[in-house]
Parts: sequence; C-alpha cells; structure tokens
Amino acid sequence: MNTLFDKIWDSHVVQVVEEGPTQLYIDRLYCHEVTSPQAFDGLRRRHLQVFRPQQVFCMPDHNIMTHDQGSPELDPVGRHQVETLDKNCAEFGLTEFKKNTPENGVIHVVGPETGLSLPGMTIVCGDSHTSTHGAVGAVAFGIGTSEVEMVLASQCILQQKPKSMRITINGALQPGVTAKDVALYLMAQLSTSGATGYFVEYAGPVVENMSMEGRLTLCNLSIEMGARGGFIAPDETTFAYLKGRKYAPKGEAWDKAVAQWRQLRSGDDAVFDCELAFDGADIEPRITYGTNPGMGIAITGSVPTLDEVAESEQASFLKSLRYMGFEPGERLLGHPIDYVFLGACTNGRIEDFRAFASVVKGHKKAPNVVAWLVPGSWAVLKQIQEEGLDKQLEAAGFAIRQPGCSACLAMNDDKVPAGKYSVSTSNRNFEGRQGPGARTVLASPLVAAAAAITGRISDPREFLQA
Ligand SMILES: CC(C)[C@H](C(=O)O)[C@@H](O)C(=O)O
Ligand code: SF4
Repeated sequence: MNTLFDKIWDSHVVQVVEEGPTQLYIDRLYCHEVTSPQAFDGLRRRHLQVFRPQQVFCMPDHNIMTHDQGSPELDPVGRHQVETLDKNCAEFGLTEFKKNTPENGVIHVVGPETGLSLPGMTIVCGDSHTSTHGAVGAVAFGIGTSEVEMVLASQCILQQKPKSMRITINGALQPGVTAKDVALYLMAQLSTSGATGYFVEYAGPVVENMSMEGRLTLCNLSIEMGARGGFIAPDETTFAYLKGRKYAPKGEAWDKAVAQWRQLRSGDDAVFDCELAFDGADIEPRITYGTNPGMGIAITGSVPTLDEVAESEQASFLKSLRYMGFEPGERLLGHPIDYVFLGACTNGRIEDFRAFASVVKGHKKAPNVVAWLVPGSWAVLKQIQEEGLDKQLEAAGFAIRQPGCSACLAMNDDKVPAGKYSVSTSNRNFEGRQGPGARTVLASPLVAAAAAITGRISDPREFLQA
C-alpha cells in the first residue's frame, strides 16, 4: 500500500466491478501497424468512432524497411500493414507519424522523446514492450488487439490490478556495465517468469544515477521477466529529459506539472507484495547463451554445465544449446560471430550510439561482420548526425540505416541467415527471432561494438578509453 503504482492506478480508476476487473482510464494509446488492423475493423463493424482521438498516436515501425523508405515495402504483407495503418488513421482522424517523416520511429523510442509519455500517465499499446514508457514514471503496459479496440472506443480498459514488486539496486555500476547488463542480470536472477503477475518499481542508487536512456532500457526489459510492466519514480533526471520536448507542457503549465510530478513517489511506509535487492557491484557486462533472455551469463563466465541446471529444465536447456551451437560449460569469450545489430526499442537511443562509437574509436569494423546500426527514430538519427557519430562510424567501416524495428524481429528485410551468430542489442533471443535459424546473443551496445570490431564475442572493458 501507498506505493507509487497504487497512486497512479487509483487516480485512474473509473469503477471497480465487484469481484471483477477494474475499469481504468487511459491517458495515451499508441498504435502500430501489426496489432491494430483488427481493432479498427472491429470499430467499423460496430459503427463506432474513436472516443478521444487526441489521445491516440499511431506510427508504423515493425514492417518498415531500414533503407529506401520513400519506396513501398518489398514484402507484400508488410506493405499491406503499413498502408492499412495509413488508411485507418485517415478514416478515424488519428495523428499518425508516417514512415520516412521526422517524428517516426519505434513507438517506444518516439513516445518518451517527443514528450508524449509523461509522469503519472496510464499508457497502453498493442505491444509487450510498452513497459519502456514506465521509465518516465508512467504506468505503461502492453495490451492485446481486442483491448486496443476497447481503448479506441472508450479510452478505458478492463484490468485486474497486478501485485507490486520493488527491485532495489544498491551501490554503483562498474565501468563498462550498462543498464542493459542490469536488465540481463535481473532476468538471469529472476528467470523469465520471476516477476509474473507483478508491476515492478525499480529503485535504489544505481537506478537514481541512471540516465533517462538507461532507465528506458531497463524498463523495456521488464516484460522479459514476466512483469506486467516496470517503472521508475520521476525525478530531476526525468524532468530535465522531458523539458522542452514537443508534447510536454510548456511555461506555467510545465511548472505546475513538475510540482505535481514531484509528489509521484512511493511513501516511506509503502508496502510491496514482494521486495528484492541487488548490489550493482556484482554485475558484469553480460551476454545470453540460450533462447530466452533469462539464459544469460557474465561475459567472462561459462555456459552452465548440465548438473547446474534443474532436472526439469535440462531437456529445454539442451535443446536451446543445440539451436545455438554451444556446449554446456563452454566459455563464449572469443567465439566468432557474423552479425551485429545495434538498435531496437531496447538500445536504439542516442546514448547507445555514443556508447557503441566510444568502443569503436580507433578501430575498424571486422571485415567478416555484417553490422546493422539502426537508430530507434529519425530524431535519434538527426542527433547522431549533429554529433558527427555517423562520420566517425562510417570512417570505421560502418553504415547507419534508417529507423525502424529492423533486425529485432524478422518482420522486414533485415534478417540474419540461418546458423549465423548475431550479437544483438535487442531484447529477445527466441528461436527464429532474427530470422529462421538465426542465433542471437543479447548484449549491451558496448559488447556489440567490441564484437563488431573483433568479429568475436569480446569484453568491451578492453576497449574502454581512459
Ligand atoms: C509485434 C508485437 C506484437 C510484438 C510485441 O508485442 O512485443 C513485437 O513488438 C515484439 O517485440 O515481439
Ligand atoms: S524494436 Fe523490437 S521489441 Fe521493440 S517494438 Fe520493435 S519489434 Fe518489438
């Protein structure tokens, strides 16, 4: 009780159905092209309008190509979904950030960076990684397509209130350890179902000292621990990040909003259904070795041996290793790789490009590596160019692509071929996620950069500039 989650949730309750779900008011609905078509079809079938069109923002991101965005998608299914979103937005009078325009990008990158996602809000989208927006101090979670229809029609949703969990990360992170490593560490500790049924508040000195980009990465991966969502109480870092953003309040309205947002924290006497604490000093740069994001190790570590795995999980563990082409007990440092992907709503922000470039500095891309460097949005791309990171990376043999979900999931042209190893800054390493038969090793932008210049799984700490 008296948690920040309770405060935001309770202030959005329209009514509680006796022994049933809560009707919750939604401040923002985001829609992309993959999970919205049937929702719009449903509205048409029922002759309904969108109830609060000014609170709905749409953009294509999954299917769009990361090259030649002026042309239609080469893949007919993708092209159809992108065109259908355009038509639906026009028909229902919704704001759309169309592909190949300055406000487009991956929704979970665009929402916070435009100031559409603000502290204290309830935010939903037909996409599991909606948890990302929790980094600004919002209650944000993914919903299904029938729920998208419900929110379009009523700006409300029916939900069971989740349980609350607080994860405190004490101490400080060592050099070369990023928010991504924190998330991969938490997933390995909790497993991919460890937070099922909970909404997580991240707290403690490590989180307080994290940049907004880092917080967005951490909250992004909440869903991969099974959590309904994850969020961080807004503070000066949040306010500094949001100030002046296009859709954030301005002038007097800004001052008033910040005064209100300062109240958004869990009480000192807050009681959580579950409390966990970790020490930031225990976290090393990490990689995954298996086919779910919880199957991870420190980069200097080894794949578990069979006797380290619970008997009930041994069969799936071995299946996973067979897919990945790794052996139990194997050290992965030095293992050759073929592809590197920097991007996604996990690590497609400016700080991620700065981190990647900092490792690359003074080196060249390994000739055998195919590297896809994909900004999460056009705004990120613009900043990359303004900072000259594009020139720096191009001189080292890299090319920057146009924004989109890209190789995060094989729904567009950027697919990793079967059997090839990809070090990827995205959030999922499931079988076939980056292409049929593709082998994904999840990691931070620093680890991805070290792999890109050596052609192997490498410890980025060896390349950190003093
Ligand atoms: C396509 C969409 C439904 C999906 C999600 O919900 O997460 C995708 O974004 C993903 O990352 O797997
Ligand atoms: S970047 Fe990846 S994880 Fe994020 S929304 Fe797109 S497909 Fe999903």
